[in-house]
Amino acid sequence: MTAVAAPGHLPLVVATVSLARLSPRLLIDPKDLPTELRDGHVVVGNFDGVHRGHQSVVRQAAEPAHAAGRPVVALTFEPHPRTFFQPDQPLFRLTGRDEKARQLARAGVDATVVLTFDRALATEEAEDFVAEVLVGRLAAHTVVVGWDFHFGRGRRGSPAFLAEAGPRHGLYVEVAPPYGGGTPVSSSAIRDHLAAGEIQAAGRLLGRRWIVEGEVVHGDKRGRDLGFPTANIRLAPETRLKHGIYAVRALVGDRIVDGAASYGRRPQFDDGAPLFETYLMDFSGQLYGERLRIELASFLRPEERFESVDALISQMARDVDAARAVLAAPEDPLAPSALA
Ligand SMILES: Cc1cc2nc3c(=O)[nH]c(=O)nc-3n(C[C@H](O)[C@H](O)[C@H](O)COP(=O)(O)O)c2cc1C
Ligand SMILES: Nc1ncnc2c1ncn2[C@@H]1O[C@H](COP(=O)(O)OP(=O)(O)O)[C@@H](O)[C@H]1O
Repeated sequence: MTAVAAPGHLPLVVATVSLARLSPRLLIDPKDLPTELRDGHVVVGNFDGVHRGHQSVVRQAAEPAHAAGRPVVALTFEPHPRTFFQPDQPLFRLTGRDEKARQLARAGVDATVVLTFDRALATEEAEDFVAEVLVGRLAAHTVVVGWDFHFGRGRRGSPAFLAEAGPRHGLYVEVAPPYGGGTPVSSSAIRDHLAAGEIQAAGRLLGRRWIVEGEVVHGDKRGRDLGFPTANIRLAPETRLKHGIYAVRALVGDRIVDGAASYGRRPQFDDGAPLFETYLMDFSGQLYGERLRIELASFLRPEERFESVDALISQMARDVDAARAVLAAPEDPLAPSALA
């Protein structure tokens, strides 16, 4: 993270997320924007998942912006406002902050601005948000929101409010219509698909395969004895991914490696805390401490307790074959790889 002093202003914190390939520009709580991001088209939303509905909002902003030579900036909030308002209700996030910024960049934004969602922001009047944030800090030319996005104290900043208030502040406003026909694509529908192990259905709504991310941690060192070492990642406890075995693809450094993964509590051994464990095919190397991004291609089977460890090992070999076959098949064109 670097602090850039803009003349006459507080330092602007610019975090460049370390990524294998995509390096989205991410600005956290900036006081204002660097010149090249001002006078842009700003898309505002929570964007959890950056699904096809979100992508269509970004497109609606990006096409005219880039045609006019203006930047596209996504404005989003962390933590998710729902977590701020309902801290006791776990929220299964589809994308963490950094993955959200990466996927927004893939969808066409030039930079993502993250504002910390705290009491001050939650209680700010919608009118003040327009004046202070959209006009003041972001110097927006145009603001684009989805049809159902609300902001400001008491959620009074509806799309209709913005369409009325924006021009009074010198802003053009566009409201993107629902995407996805009769049932608009929604983050909650995607969460439900993942909870049911319906990986391809989730991928079709996301417009890409769902990706998990995390640092490789130590496990019980049992995998190597089974003949299948697994790189273990702890997912957020709110994650509602169905427990079971998956065909996956991982980004390891700058290589894409096929794998078979298990998400669950290892009923064969310890029924411990859920872990996402990936056996990488035709790979050897030390991965502890590395950050992996892993996309899920298909659910293979539920996790089980077998009559013997040998029976589990035979099944794992069959799982790896099944994963190879799934990954060799042509990709679903509606849910392509988004790792690179
Ligand atoms: C393809 C695959 C299938 C697995 N299937 C099961 C299973 O059915 N039941 C189970 O208890 N654990 C299953 N596991 C998890 C293994 O038990 C776990 O990876 C092993 O205990 C190694 O743990 P460690 O990483 O802590 O050493 C599976 C793992 C993989 C990679
Ligand atoms: N093909 C592979 N797939 C996954 N991890 C591998 C592979 N080859 C080597 N490793 C390394 O081995 C570790 C996993 O070995 P394992 O015995 O399962 O230990 P742990 O219980 O700590 O996960 C991984 O974290 C990684 O550093």
